[in-house]
Amino acid sequence: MKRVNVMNKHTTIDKSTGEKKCSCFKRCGGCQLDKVYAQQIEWKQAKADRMLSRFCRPQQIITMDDPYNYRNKVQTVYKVNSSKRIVSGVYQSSTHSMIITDDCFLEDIRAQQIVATLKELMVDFRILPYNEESGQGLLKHTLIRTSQTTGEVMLVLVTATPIFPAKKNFVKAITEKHPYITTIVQNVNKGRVPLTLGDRDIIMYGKGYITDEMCGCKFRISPHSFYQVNPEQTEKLYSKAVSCAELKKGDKVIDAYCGTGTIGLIAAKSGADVAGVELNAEAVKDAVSNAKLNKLDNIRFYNEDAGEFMTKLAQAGESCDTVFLDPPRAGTTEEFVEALGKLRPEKIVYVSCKIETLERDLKLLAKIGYKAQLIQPVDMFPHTTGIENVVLLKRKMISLTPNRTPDKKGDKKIEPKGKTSHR
Ligand SMILES: C[S@@+](CC[C@H](N)C(=O)[O-])C[C@H]1O[C@@H](n2cnc3c(N)ncnc32)[C@H](O)[C@@H]1O
Repeated sequence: MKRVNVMNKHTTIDKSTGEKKCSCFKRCGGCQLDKVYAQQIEWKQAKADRMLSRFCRPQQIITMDDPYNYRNKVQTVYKVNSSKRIVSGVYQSSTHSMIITDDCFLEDIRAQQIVATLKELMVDFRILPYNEESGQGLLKHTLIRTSQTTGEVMLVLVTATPIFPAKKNFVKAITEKHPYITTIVQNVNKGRVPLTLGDRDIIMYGKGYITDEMCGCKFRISPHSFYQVNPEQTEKLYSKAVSCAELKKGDKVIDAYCGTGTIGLIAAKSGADVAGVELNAEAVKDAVSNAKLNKLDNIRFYNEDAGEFMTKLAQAGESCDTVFLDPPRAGTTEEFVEALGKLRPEKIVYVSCKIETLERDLKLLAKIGYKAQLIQPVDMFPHTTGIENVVLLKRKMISLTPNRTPDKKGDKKIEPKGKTSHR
């Protein structure tokens, strides 16, 4: 292996528009929109309007001021090239084929600086990138997570075996060069699937996690936790989600698909009584620590399937005022919606990262009597086709006897007809 660090630059500035252009576009698959940012926004707004207007007219999409280098989670793969130099890059979408690049314009700059140093240190410490075909080599990939608010940075070295040569000296060398690295974790992944993490973490330096601050709360992020990748836009998204619910002290709230508890913790700050439910046990551990970190004792977490959890609540005759749900791209399930129909919360706030599944689920929610009152698209992933949406839905009031006094708060009132929403 040669020690020369050759930088593979692919980002240029388009002279006619002044915006960044990447020569890896199409080959890489990380970006899908090769247009100037204003045109990307037009394209996304038109898609949101086309797909969601029948439920409620979407608001103007919330854009980013500087739509570059926003990714706080950077995964990098390495190999030895034909000139015996270590090169780094990303896997082409859905393949094991590597695109060599050092300056992806979506990634955090500090992460790119660390990767450049890592390639030099791999030569000095004789660490070979793992070769999938031969099964030889140590380093499978690196995962770097950064916080813009606290400045903390975590480096995760994903290795094929637990042995790491000259560990202490390696840590010393990389932290001297990048003092902003606050923790280093070795993750041992013996499996063959690339870009996944194994079960075993060995803390080499620091606490083994980083802390980020958002919407006035602190969040602990471990190597395995889900955390939104665009912090600037996440702050806008979650602020909108929680503020549109207009929570009151003592409201009973469910945060379904809660991850590390982000939305639920922001909701708990308003005094609501929150239950978070999440399938990933590691994320639940982080959520519990996050509640302690924020000194909130009006929130608890359940490590369960969200649909099963809701069904059990409905069967036990429980009730709640507001349900937040932020499911994965596949959207929610019929079981979840059926349980919602029985729990009958007054408000539902749906945070969606895939507009196609959101459209499908809004139809299901309409069938059980929920009408969208507000749809707020947010551009969480500039240069990709993804559109995040916050949707506030309210239960339609059912009138059995027109002049009857409502039995309980907000129940059985006449719903005004012919209402339209405006942007
Ligand atoms: C889009 S993320 C939202 C996470 C959270 N709101 C946050 O920002 O950290 C979706 C979450 O749903 C979880 N999940 C996936 N399937 C689930 C299920 N069936 N029941 C509960 N949680 C699930 C995932 O582990 C992931 O944490």
